[in-house]
Amino acid sequence: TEKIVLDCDPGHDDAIALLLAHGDPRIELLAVTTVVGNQTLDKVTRNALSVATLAGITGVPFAAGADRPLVREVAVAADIHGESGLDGPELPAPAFAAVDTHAVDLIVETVLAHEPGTVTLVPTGGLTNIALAARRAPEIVDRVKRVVLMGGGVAVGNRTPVAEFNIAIDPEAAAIVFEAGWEVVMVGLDLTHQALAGPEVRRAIRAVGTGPARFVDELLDFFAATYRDVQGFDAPPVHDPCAVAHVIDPTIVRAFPMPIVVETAGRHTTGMTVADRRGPAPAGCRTHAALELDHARFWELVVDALRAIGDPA
Ligand SMILES: Nc1ccc([C@@H]2N[C@H](CO)[C@@H](O)[C@H]2O)cc1
Ligand SMILES: [Ca+2]
Repeated sequence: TEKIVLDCDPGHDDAIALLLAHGDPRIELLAVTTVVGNQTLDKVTRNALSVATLAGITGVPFAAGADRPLVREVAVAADIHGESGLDGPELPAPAFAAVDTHAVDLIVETVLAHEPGTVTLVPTGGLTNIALAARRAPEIVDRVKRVVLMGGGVAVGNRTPVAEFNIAIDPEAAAIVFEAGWEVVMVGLDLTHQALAGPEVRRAIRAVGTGPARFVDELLDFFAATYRDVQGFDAPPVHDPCAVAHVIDPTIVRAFPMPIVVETAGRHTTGMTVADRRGPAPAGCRTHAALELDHARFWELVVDALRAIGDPA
């Protein structure tokens, strides 16, 4: 199994990423950490605990992290995720609290507690916690197996014409993460805009017939409405589980090596992940970008995970 730490800002698609990580037998969820992004830290943390409660996730530490970016001011995405950050379904009161440890310390402790090269960091929000962890304990950079993040894009943006939200809200943190030296797989919008939850997908999810499946269906009802109204999509792109899917099976989310750097000072381009596709990647290139999604097999992963979760008491 692949041991992961999920660093997230639930967020409708973060919630589905958490359920996929919990339900798929090939993933061992070592810890879940939260970061400001789609909503404020207290809201995304409560949302993560609510999802864990309804999914029956036990024995996994949840820790809250940064409540603001390294340098810039907080910017949330209430237009897409609503005031709660997880608008749509009714959320159960969390059955357990986050641990007292700060997310950055939990990330470091978790990486140092496992054999070198065995823990994958899976950020699906802004990269503030991951950057702080690399600064707090530089020794984790060589110890982490890889960082598989949802964020950025090769030729597409959503926060701006060229910048994706997770990168754009904390470009300085993203620059630290992309330049640290560990292997980075960027699962960006080029990939995640293929992960559309259309009518067939919605039908397959509803057919699972459990509480968590109904929860996901209600999440997607809300997410579909805001994505249609705000971004003009016929079906919502479910971004974050694509990063988890790459860890499960890299033939479902195919990545390709290419140099990638983060713009932090461009008048029109701040937050852009600048990918160099001019020629073959240099030998030993540590950055990769996901470009190809096997849509059918991806959604099979999600439906199978929901089926495996069943109806926790
Ligand atoms: N408009 C919009 C803003 C933020 C997000 C969140 N940021 C990433 C996609 O940009 C995902 O992690 C998702 O949770 C999605 C849509
Ligand atoms: Ca997210």
